[in-house]
This record gives sequence, C-alpha cells and structure tokens, in this order.
Amino acid sequence: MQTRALRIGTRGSLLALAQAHETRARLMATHVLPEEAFEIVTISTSGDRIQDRPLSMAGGKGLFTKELEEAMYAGEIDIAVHSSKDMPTQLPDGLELSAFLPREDPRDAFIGRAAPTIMDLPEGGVVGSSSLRRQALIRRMRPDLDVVMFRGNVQTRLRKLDEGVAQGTILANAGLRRLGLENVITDLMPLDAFPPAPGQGAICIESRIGDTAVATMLSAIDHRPTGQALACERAFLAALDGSCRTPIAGYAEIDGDRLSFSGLILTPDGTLWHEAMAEGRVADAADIGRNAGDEVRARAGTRFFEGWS
Ligand SMILES: NCc1[nH]cc(CCC(=O)O)c1CC(=O)O
Repeated sequence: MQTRALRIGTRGSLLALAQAHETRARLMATHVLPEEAFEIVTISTSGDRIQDRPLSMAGGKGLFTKELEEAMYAGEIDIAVHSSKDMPTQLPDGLELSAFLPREDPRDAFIGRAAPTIMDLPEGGVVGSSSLRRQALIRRMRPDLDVVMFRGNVQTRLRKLDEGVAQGTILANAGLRRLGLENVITDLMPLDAFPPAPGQGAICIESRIGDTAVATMLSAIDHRPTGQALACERAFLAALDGSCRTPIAGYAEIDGDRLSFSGLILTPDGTLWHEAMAEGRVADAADIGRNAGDEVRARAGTRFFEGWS
C-alpha cells in the first residue's frame, strides 16, 4: 500500500499537461490505483518563458528540462514527463530515462491556409517555423518559399495564421493529436522527404537512478519498442554531438527484432545534405544509431558543421 502520492513533474504548457495526464492515466490503469495516488506538479521552465528568439540561440534543449531536473534533485517531484524530442542526449548525473510511452505518429503535420499542402502554396508564399530542421526541409522542398520565425504554443501559431502572418506552418502530428487539434491539419509530411526530429512523437519519463520503487512502478508502463527506437535515434544525435545549430532528423522503425534507421543532416538553407540508412538487430539499436551518426559526420566533413555554427 502506497502511503504518499507519486508526484509527477511537468511543464505548464497544454501539451506538457496532456502528456502528464496520459502518463498518470497509464499508471492508474496498469497498477489499478485511484487518481489520488498521483499528484501532478507543474513547474515553469526557461524554455517556456523565452519567447523572443529561437531556442537554438537561447541555450538549446536543456531549457525545457533544467528546472524539472532541479525539482527532482530537491525531492519536490518523483518523476518528470517530457517530450523525448526536447531531451538533451546527456542527462545530468543521477538521472535516467526510465520509461517510454508507446510512440504516436512521428510525422510532421502541415497546417495550410492558402493551400492544403506545401507543394500547393503559391510561388514565394510564407511558411512560419522556428525549428532549424523544419526550415531546412521546407527550403529543400520549396526553395522559393519565405520561411519566417514562428514561436510560441500551438494556439499562438494558429492565431498568427488567422492574422495572415504566414500561409502555413508545420507542427508535430503527435502534439496536435494530444491537444485534440488534429482537425486543423491539412496534410501530413512524408517520412522520407520530411523526416522527423529524433524522438518526435514519443513521451519519456525521467527519474532518479536508484529510486527502485519508482523504477518498478514505471517498468509496468514502459513500451520496449519505443525505447529501442529512441536508443537508436538518441545515439545518432549524440554522435553528431547534438549541435543545436545543425538541422538533424532521424527515425528508427522497429519490426519484431529488426530495426531500420534513417538519419539526415542538412544545411539550414536546405541546399546540402548527408543521409545514412542502416538496418540491424534491435539489440544493437544504439550501435546502429552511433555508426550512422559517425558515417554522416565523416561524409559531411568538419566544414559542413563549422560553416553554420
Ligand atoms: N519543441 C516543442 C515540442 N516538443 C514536442 C512536440 C510535439 C510532441 C512530440 O514530438 O512528442 C513539440 C511541438 C512541435 O514540435 O510541434
């Protein structure tokens, strides 16, 4: 019998809260526990507060995780729920990713106003995005388009579309679905021409290493194939040292005990890219990702990275 509620730490955005609630629902169902066995604790992060510049210029991914991790060290929360995509490859000492929920569709979604797809936008049309990867992929597909900075939560972006600031934007299908906003989507981007960010669509749960009660509880909701795909994608990212300034995409698919991976780095203007594809055993997930990362890094050469940092 549990004496104290398990405290689930989350950011305060609607997407983060939806993910924390999904985690709690899965824990309740698996362990047959009432809602009171869990407490959702909202923590504000620097990533949520900085709205005036791209996150890649403000310090990168750690911005969404630092305050949650500090709360975990301080014992204010027991676990932290994150979007895997926002997690740095190196976690602070004493913390680990101990569970992954079944991955949602990893694809990006296009929300078009002037046209339903990117290819149908008028010549010189404007697309809003502040993700370096999406900007580069849009430019690779449609070099004539004007890609403008677009930050803020989903609601802010949809308002900007209403105001005519841009004729379209791209967001993760997974996030839109979790918010119940799939009705705004006008197209889904194909995985090959528009590969997702490593980790996109997968919720992960971070906890303290050695917290065995928590680890046992989380192991019951951990989805192995998602964890294996993520091990590959995160190893790819780590091999490229997760540089926030270089657009990186990567996606691993699991089929039984086989894994296939496709990874891509490209210049921000979308004119140059290097791609690696690999297949192997699920047991070698991390090696496959690391080798693919080493391969594109070697093929690209150091100047590829230096030119854009
Ligand atoms: N950086 C913000 C972020 N982090 C995770 C998601 C989507 C949900 C997911 O990938 O699981 C989003 C929004 C977006 O990219 O549209």
